[in-house]
Amino acid sequence: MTNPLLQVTDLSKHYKEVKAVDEISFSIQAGQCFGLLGPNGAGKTTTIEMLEGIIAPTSGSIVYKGKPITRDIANEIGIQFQHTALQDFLTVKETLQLFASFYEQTVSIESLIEVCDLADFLDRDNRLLSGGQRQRLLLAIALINDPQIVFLDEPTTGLDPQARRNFWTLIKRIKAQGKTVVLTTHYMDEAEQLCDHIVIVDKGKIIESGSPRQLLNRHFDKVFMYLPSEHIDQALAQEHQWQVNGDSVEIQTQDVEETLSLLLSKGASLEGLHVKSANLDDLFLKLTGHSLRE
Ligand SMILES: Nc1ncnc2c1ncn2[C@@H]1O[C@H](COP(=O)(O)OP(=O)(O)OP(=O)(O)O)[C@@H](O)[C@H]1O
Repeated sequence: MTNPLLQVTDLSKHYKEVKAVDEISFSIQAGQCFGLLGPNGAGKTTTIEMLEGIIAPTSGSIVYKGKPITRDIANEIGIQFQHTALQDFLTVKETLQLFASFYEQTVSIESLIEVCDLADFLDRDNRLLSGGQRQRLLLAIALINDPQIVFLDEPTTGLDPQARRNFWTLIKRIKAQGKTVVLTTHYMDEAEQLCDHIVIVDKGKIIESGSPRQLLNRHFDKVFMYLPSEHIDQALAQEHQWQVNGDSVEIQTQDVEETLSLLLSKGASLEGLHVKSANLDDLFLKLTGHSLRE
């Protein structure tokens, strides 16, 4: 593996007795989409703000391109904050021009409009933007200085499913440009879609890390099958220790074909059958005992 772009070692941040971040270590490779996941209060924002050079760690080290980070990292990163105030009475285009004026070197506004799909509402007042449009503008602002790393702090929270998917397309686009993306999210499907590597934190500590596929393979070797309970004889369910949950029976199996053959041989109807592999939501539940968005 090549040298990481960012190397974090034994990083901690304490606020009096609160260990917001507690001796975490991980690395981020250039060009990767790196996901930091965890429930409310897990320490994601605190970690990201230390990486961005905004707050100082209590202890531990952050090395960027082989050197300890300094405030100069600001020139090489772009940040989409969860809550950025936009200037009232400015249009989207004027907002981009305003932010571009803060930097000596910027990418062209035209390229940002294209990458972030802003063309349809360029002349609209910031106050009239939908949630999805606003997030696209905030992403464009984060990209204005052509950063090497883009930090996205829960960029799709509060967006409807279609707007979330549209935003994922943009993230894939900027990744294809070779940028490194650091993403925090509450949404496991988002992490599964976008991230090459994820770190799951809870109570300031790392509880798992790896690619989504590695994590799922590490923790699950079975798929879930669900059938309406009316199709399955109670004795059969008991014999195989299948879980009856109200009007549905959950069957966990390593071999779907074998289980289907068994069901058919017992005369069970397969109408309403639903087969599902474990996903990151299931993993989170398994690791923490609660769902990510509880
Ligand atoms: N400035 C601060 N002073 C005291 N405690 C803080 C401060 N900032 C964060 N904390 C505490 O540190 C812990 C981690 O907070 P953090 O905001 O990093 O979590 P998070 O994972 O980003 O949560 P969320 O998903 O809700 O944004 C929480 O218990 C929080 O209350």
